[in-house]
Amino acid sequence: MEALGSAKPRASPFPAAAARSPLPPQVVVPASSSAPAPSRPLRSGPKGTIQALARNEMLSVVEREDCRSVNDVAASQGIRIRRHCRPTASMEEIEEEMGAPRNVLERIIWDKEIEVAQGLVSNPLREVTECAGKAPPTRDFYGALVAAYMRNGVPALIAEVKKASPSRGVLRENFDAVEIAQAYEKYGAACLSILTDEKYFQGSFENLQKVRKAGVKCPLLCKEFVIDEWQIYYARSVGADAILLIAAVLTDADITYFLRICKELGLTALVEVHDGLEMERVLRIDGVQLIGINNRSLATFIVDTSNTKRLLEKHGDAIREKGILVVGESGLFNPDDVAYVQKAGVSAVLVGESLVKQEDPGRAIAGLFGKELLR
Ligand SMILES: O=P(O)(O)OC[C@@H](O)[C@@H](O)c1c[nH]c2ccccc12
Repeated sequence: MEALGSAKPRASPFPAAAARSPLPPQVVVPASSSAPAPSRPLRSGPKGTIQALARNEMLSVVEREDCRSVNDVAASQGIRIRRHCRPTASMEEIEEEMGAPRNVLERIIWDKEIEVAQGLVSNPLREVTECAGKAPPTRDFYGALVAAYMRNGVPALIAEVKKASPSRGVLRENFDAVEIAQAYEKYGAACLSILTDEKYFQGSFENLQKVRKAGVKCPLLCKEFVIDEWQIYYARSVGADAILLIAAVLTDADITYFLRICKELGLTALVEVHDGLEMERVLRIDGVQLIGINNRSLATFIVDTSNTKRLLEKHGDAIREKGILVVGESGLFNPDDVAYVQKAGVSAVLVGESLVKQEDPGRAIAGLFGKELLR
């Protein structure tokens, strides 16, 4: 399938959350609205002032009120990441209003809001959904993990194509996504994870598409910070078979809604949690098949593999009862690490750094597991 168009971004539409706003339809921003939100703070004034505001300013008021309720709902679920909902403002303007982001994850999400809005302009949702609908069928990500686990008796490998990260910097200078993906496949990876975030991980959707087009057969996870349905359709349109949903940034309603879209598209969702609260939230949501436990906090970057053990000790029974498969994510470097998370109850592992940093990332797989994997 050909790449989607890449017209220069004009002004951005509002995020999908606003389109699903509970506000009455007459105040939802029409698609034709292209006026950027004003940078100064909200005006306060006598009753009726709002009627006197220019239309775009009024819409901006609506946008921010709506955003406040979005952030309130998130906070009530224990989510600490806020949205700015001002995709046309500059980061300085956003920080002037909201203060600096509280941590790296929040900064990534704030950038992502702007990026998604620009993506929606260059590749409108209708075109992207059409493209996603016409894409060749998905490969069975979940099934590939189960089969590999049975075949090898060690957790199935989701090998990550990862050039850099905010915590580790550039992991590999000479980076060829297709070459790495082919090497991973050759040496027994069950599935691949392709980082698509450009700004913080130096990844791209283009890498995902290139790997798919190069004939790699492993199912592909689009490793993205999903905050909007557009990203899911876009991922599918370039060949993704699975997508990451991060509980630390998504409300229960968002996860439920995105799972529905995934189901429609035949995509597997890997729902990522880092702590007990996120795990409890995710276990209450119907239709989750795959939970990833991230040993790295995306807020502080602290890596602790005992996180997987702790969460599975507490929630293992509920997880097994629901037939959910668990992926141990991040900070795994050697056979002891793999054995440790396997004993804790994971059926698959997601590994980037320890493979991608080695001269030959394919051969590094045998080093990680202490044996060669069967394909
Ligand atoms: O490179 P590591 O430590 O092996 O980690 C891989 C993967 O788990 C990590 O890249 C990751 C897990 N969840 C994420 C969410 C966004 C970005 C990256 C990630």
